[in-house]
Amino acid sequence: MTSAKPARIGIVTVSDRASQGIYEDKGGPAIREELERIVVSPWEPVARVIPDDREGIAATLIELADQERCDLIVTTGGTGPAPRDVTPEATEQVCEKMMPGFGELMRSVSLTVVPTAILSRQTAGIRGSSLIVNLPGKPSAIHDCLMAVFPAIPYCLDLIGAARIDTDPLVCKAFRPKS
Ligand SMILES: Nc1ncnc2c1ncn2[C@@H]1O[C@H](COP(=O)(O)OP(=O)(O)OP(=O)(O)O)[C@@H](O)[C@H]1O
Ligand SMILES: Nc1nc2c(c(=O)[nH]1)N[C@H]1C(S)=C(S)[C@@H](COP(=O)(O)O)O[C@H]1N2
Repeated sequence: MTSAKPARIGIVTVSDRASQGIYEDKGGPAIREELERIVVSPWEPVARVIPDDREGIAATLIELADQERCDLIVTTGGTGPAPRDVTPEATEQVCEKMMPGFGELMRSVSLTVVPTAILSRQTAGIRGSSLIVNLPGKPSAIHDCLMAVFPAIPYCLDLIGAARIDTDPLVCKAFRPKS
């Protein structure tokens, strides 16, 4: 029996200060830890820490989708209303198809935690066979948001021709409708 190729998951921290070393990046490692808890099938991370620059973010997303062949790309940071918060614009710029339900659900779940959740413009979209999902910059937002949307991610990856991923049902029960 041949074993399936491991899924590749891009982890992109978008932060002016983390990218300059002014503070330690806590967002990328938090995403990796969360994925290690949720995903039980083989996968490998492809991590980047970059500044809040629209063209740079777009170039990184394109590189991770097209060259690094990431099946899933999770970003953290740059989703708010400040002038340099442009991650959703860069995501939209590189995606062929937007998946607005992800942002709607993550905001709704985050609103039960913090009233400023509505300030996040986080979204998701498809480029080729990669799903890109934005999370807010606050490291504590990562658990709330990933747990909310992850049950739908494996089936979304199936539908776009990305690698199959399986989750630990005790942590996060993936839902695949019977065909
Ligand atoms: N990658 C990160 N690692 C650790 N803490 C972070 C990170 N990103 C954000 N934070 C924390 O969350 C707060 C809000 O995040 P936000 O993305 O709005 O940062 P920011 O003010 O735009 O600054 P920067 O882009 O330089 O991180 C930050 O002020 C910081 O305390
Ligand atoms: N779950 C969760 N969502 C959250 C937050 C949070 O602390 N937890 N912070 C909010 C705040 S204060 C802002 S400004 C926006 C955008 O954050 P970003 O620019 O760091 O992406 O995310 C919002 N969503």
